[in-house]
Amino acid sequence: MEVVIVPDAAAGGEVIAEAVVSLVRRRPDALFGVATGSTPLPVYKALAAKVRGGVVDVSRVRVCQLDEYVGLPAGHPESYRSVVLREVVEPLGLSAEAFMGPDGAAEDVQAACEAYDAALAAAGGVDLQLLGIGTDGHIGFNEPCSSLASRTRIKTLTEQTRVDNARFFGGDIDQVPHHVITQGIGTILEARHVVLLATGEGKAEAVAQSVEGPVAAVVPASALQLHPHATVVVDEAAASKLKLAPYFRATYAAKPPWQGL
Ligand SMILES: N[C@@H]1[C@@H](O)[C@H](O)[C@@H](COP(=O)(O)O)O[C@@H]1O
Repeated sequence: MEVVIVPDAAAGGEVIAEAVVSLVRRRPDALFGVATGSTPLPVYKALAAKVRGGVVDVSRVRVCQLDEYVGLPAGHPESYRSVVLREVVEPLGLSAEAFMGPDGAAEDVQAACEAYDAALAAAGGVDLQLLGIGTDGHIGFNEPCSSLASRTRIKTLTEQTRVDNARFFGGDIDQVPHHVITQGIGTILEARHVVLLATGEGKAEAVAQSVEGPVAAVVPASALQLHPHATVVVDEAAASKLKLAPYFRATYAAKPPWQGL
């Protein structure tokens, strides 16, 4: 696992956008797994600026969703489908056909989950999966004690996650669904490169436990320790509880630029 400590969220966005650019240059039709929440927004902003500036051609890139609320009406502005279309697909100038996600409004949720795992595999697998992290260490919507081998499935949100996400629903926790579909931890670990971005002091404890604690289902992001190519990008605040921060800084400073993330 590589830990990259950057000065702030914008720098994190830039570093990861560079990694996406380098991926797309190698593989123009890359499947880019995107996350929601506020943390990844600087990545999408930096990437969209590069696309507008002609730095990279993303016209063949495909985008896939990490997770979704269950039961929000189609087109709800806070469904993750709407968010990804608004924050990623449109700014990058991609068509809706380039985008895939689980169907949170399906009658048969279990069948929708299985269909999504099958669709990801049929698409050749995810090349780079971007992740945020919940204050309780969740990735996607894999709450604590999710199986480290889990596949895409329905989950129940913890009270803490519903409180954290209420800000997207006008601060009204009653509007936050209880149920979600999320790529499983096993599904996420199948991506060829997993990049987790965490910013702000509120994520420092979850980051420290995920990076330096034991691999444990109670801290879902600790599963990234099992991945052969996992990168954790943190700003100074989110890095503040990492005991090995000096080592991570020295390693990154000594890294040859051609190596990328
Ligand atoms: N399902 C999403 C996660 O993918 C995201 O990482 C988390 C943190 O969000 P934020 O980045 O806004 O703190 O929120 C939600 O729970």
